[in-house]
Amino acid sequence: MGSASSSRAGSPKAAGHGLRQQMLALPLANQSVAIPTGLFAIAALLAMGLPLLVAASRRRKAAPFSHRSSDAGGLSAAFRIAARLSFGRTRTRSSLFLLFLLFLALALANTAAVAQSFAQRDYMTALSQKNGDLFFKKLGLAMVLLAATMPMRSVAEFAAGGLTIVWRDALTDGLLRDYFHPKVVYWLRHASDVPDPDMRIAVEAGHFADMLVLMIRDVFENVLKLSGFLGVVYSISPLLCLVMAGYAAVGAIATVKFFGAPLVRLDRTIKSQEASFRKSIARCLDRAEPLCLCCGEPSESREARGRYSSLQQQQWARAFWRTSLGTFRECFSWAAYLLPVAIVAPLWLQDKVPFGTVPQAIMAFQVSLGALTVVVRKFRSVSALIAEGSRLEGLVQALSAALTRAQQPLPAPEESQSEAVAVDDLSLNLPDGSFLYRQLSFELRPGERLVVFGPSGAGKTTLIRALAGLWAGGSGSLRHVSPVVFLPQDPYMPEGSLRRVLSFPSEVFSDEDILAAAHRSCLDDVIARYEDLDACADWEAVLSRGERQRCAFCRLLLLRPKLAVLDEATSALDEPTEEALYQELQVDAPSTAAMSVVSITHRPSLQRFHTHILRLRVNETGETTWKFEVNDEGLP
Ligand SMILES: Nc1ncnc2c1ncn2[C@@H]1O[C@H](COP(=O)(O)OP(=O)(O)OP(=O)(O)O)[C@@H](O)[C@H]1O
Repeated sequence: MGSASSSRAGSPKAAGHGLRQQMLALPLANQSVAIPTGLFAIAALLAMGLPLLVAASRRRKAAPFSHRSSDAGGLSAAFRIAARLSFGRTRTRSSLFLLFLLFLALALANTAAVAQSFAQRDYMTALSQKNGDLFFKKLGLAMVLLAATMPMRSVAEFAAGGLTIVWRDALTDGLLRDYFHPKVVYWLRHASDVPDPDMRIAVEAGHFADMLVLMIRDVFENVLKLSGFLGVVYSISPLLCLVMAGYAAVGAIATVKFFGAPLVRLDRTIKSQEASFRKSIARCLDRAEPLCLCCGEPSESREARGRYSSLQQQQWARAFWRTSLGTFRECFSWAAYLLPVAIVAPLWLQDKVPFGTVPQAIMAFQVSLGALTVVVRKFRSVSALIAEGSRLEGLVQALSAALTRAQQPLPAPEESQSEAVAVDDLSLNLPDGSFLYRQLSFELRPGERLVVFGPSGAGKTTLIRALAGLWAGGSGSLRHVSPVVFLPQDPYMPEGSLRRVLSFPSEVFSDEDILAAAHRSCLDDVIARYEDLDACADWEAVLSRGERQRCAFCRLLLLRPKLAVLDEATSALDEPTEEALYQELQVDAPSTAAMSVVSITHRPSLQRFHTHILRLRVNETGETTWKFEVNDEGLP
């Protein structure tokens, strides 16, 4: 029962094992306290010295291990993320309630554990005095106290589980809100060094919440244990209390100083290398067809293996540091077996304390030391928590930078009431600062249609990006009417039903409208093949590029914007189909008659569908020049 009661308060095996060890060690302590203490010190020094020396030398050799500033950043990053999820606007109440419940349940359970330690002292003393009545009475009390802790433990378990869900929810909610803010994913993809936001949002946010709750629970529990048992240790022997505090401080400082920086750094590196390895595999699956057609598997396999082998090196380094930390921890825990008996047994031998005080001191010492050295025991979790916290904070910062760019593009397109498109003195820069083109100016009135011609790399798509607010470098002004629909060459295919694919992103159209627009977009063959609009498939994989382009065109006809911007949006279609679609944009559909159009194409046959032409040319210096003209031969 004694060992069982210890297990409630501290490590179950350690407590029971330690108690038995102490009982065996008593005669030795009786003879001389100095011998076992000295032996322990020598053994500990030998066992700890080797790994620590190697650790220190590795630390000197490998410069990247000294990451003081980034570790501090990591810890503060973890704190910032923790604060963000615990005190999010919507979940503060439930967080506080569950935290309170957790604390209360642990407090009651630990109070029962302290009371139980006194019952244990009494029944051990009764046992040594062969007082059967008292022994069974105190044993019964210990059992009742033990039973009382069980429901408290269950409540604590529930509160911790609930807290994990609530905090993960808060974190995921905030991240998703920023992630799906208009245009943010574009900047996250093009202007951030976060390669795996999906992984961080879908998996690591959950891990982080889980580990944080475990950590908080540990801290609560250890604070409570300490407040309960420190007094017990002090009441038995102030010297024992002093020795324990000094010993715990040495352990904590040694752990953080020697193992902290490298372990946190390695955890972080491994996380990001795992993401990069995963990406090299996932990318091949995403781009399976072009990869197989160019027989690129062996080359991509080498790339993936290369990434895996760097990951493996880091894992070996971490295994080394974890082994060193484990050895240190093991040596450190020996003291919990030896020190209390070395100090308290002489008191019993001198009849200064009853016999039951000896096992009580051992248990209280073990529990208090365990609480004081929570940092030493849980350092692996602490370092993983810091690593994940700093990765999440990296994502939060990248999202916030992407949000800023999305909200303040350069130049910023404005809404126009009178012109369909008005470009005035527009100069666009590439990221290296060089000019793509300068002082571009033109104007389109409602209903006018512009075609942009120019060689590859002249900046046609960049002009569209600037119109869409997806460019960050330039000057001048850009205005266009609203609503506007942009159709890229490779349109976005959402998951889900054919209905969703044909009307994305809107969800308001009736099936009749969708079928009519599909017919006008030359999609009768696709509709006939899938029979009804509820059909689901991996559209990216089962539709040809031309079919996907026609699906996007169907969305355009449904949405009927005032301005349509087509960037080689029909490039995969045969000329008759392409011309049929362009016809739909102007004459045959009364509802879209006033639609203005900006098209980019390499096909001169489309020129006749446009009223204006913008010709781009690249000069000898690599800069693009432009000419805007009226197309006299265009259809009215
Ligand atoms: N994010 C970027 N970073 C660096 N350079 C870029 C970026 N985006 C575009 N460029 C460069 O800007 C130039 C114009 O690109 P753009 O895509 O506008 O050409 P394009 O005229 O549409 O070509 P194509 O007809 O081949 O599609 C190219 O030289 C391209 O390499």
